[in-house]
Amino acid sequence: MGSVASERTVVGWAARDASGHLSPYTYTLRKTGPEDVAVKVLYCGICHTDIHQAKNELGASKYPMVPGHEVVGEVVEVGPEVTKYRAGDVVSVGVIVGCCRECRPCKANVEQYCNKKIWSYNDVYTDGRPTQGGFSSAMIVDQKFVVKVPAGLAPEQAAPLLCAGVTVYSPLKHFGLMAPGLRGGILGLGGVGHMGVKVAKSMGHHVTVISSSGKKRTEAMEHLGADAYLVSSDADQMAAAADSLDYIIDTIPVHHPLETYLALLKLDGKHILMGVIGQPLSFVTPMVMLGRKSITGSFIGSMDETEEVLQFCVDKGLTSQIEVVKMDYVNQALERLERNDVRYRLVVDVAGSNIETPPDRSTASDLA
Ligand SMILES: NC(=O)C1=CN([C@@H]2O[C@H](COP(=O)(O)OP(=O)(O)OC[C@H]3O[C@@H](n4cnc5c(N)ncnc54)[C@H](OP(=O)(O)O)[C@@H]3O)[C@@H](O)[C@H]2O)C=CC1
Ligand SMILES: O=C/C=C/c1ccc(O)c(O)c1
Ligand SMILES: [Zn+2]
Ligand SMILES: [Zn+2]
Repeated sequence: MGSVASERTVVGWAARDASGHLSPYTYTLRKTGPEDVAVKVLYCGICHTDIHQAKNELGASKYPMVPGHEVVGEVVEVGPEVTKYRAGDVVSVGVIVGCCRECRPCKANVEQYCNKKIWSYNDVYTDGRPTQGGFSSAMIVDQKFVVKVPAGLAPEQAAPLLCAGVTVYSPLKHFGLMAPGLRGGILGLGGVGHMGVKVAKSMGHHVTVISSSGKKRTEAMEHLGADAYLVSSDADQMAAAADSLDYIIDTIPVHHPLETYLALLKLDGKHILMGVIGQPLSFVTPMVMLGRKSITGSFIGSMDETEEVLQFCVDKGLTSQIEVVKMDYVNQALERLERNDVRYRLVVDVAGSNIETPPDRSTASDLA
């Protein structure tokens, strides 16, 4: 790593096209600005959004693209106006790295809803450079978008909280769904869903997992602590659970009918959409009118909520269920995530993967 005065050459793993295949990519980072924090990446979680983006499923992907937005790293340098961080601190970075600071969402400290927010990758920074994410040896990030990892939280454990964790914490807080005794449904037991079970259980909720198969039943009930488990294709199970839930956190990443699930909600129940789905979802209006139900959505969480969820996990002794892999496994990892073969979050050990060391070309299979 260089000094404040110099640009840094780093290595990331980038997608080059909509195949989504990642391979080593060398690029430069901006100089550490007055309010910037230079972070050596230690770990980065793999979110389903990384697949949506790398494979251009949202239709706006730019290449080369270094994905990764559940980033935990070590501060190696700070700009002269940075007061909250210093070299050696373990910090984290999530989905956004910039906002306008002037609009209503920014003034209300919900900067994730700023129309001028800057995504941590597949976006353009204020200096005109492409932003690149956490599957990289280092990132330079404005201090506003850096959160300290509290003592008591292992860095690899913190990674899934930067997206999956705060994504479930934020709507539960915003919609007044933190009270003990509530009955919640977690639809889709993946990275976001398993954090949903854990966070909701820590709030004292009765939690029902609604899954596409029975394969995760034992783990959900015995290890994650869910209270009930429904297989969504089992009409009898679903009918028996009608009118029983205060909310559903819907994490399914593909098109799906809503009516099956709306029937599970009680009066005033909320169906909270999380999945990024490019096709219109449909439902008939009586499904929401008869029961005054709401269909809503939520996008990650604010910087304040990110700080809160990290501390919440320390206070509650809450851990994520992760599988740590090296960077040369990232393509297999993405394939496994796509075919629903992950229990429940893959985290790349970036610092332990020596990605700045050129691999032996005679044996490396991932050099495109
Ligand atoms: N709104 C936001 O701010 C955020 C949105 N996201 C989005 O949320 C979604 C989930 O992300 P993540 O948890 O990382 O993804 P995962 O792939 O880890 O989990 C998704 C889960 O949905 C279920 N599922 C997958 N495919 C299907 C299918 N074809 N039909 C029905 N169910 C399916 C599976 O659960 P099961 O086996 O139980 O059926 C799977 O484990 C993605 O679209 C992602 O982009 C992610 C983070 C933040
Ligand atoms: O994983 C985090 C990002 C989620 C996301 C939500 C909505 C949207 O349009 C995206 O492009 C990403
Ligand atoms: Zn994510
Ligand atoms: Zn703004």
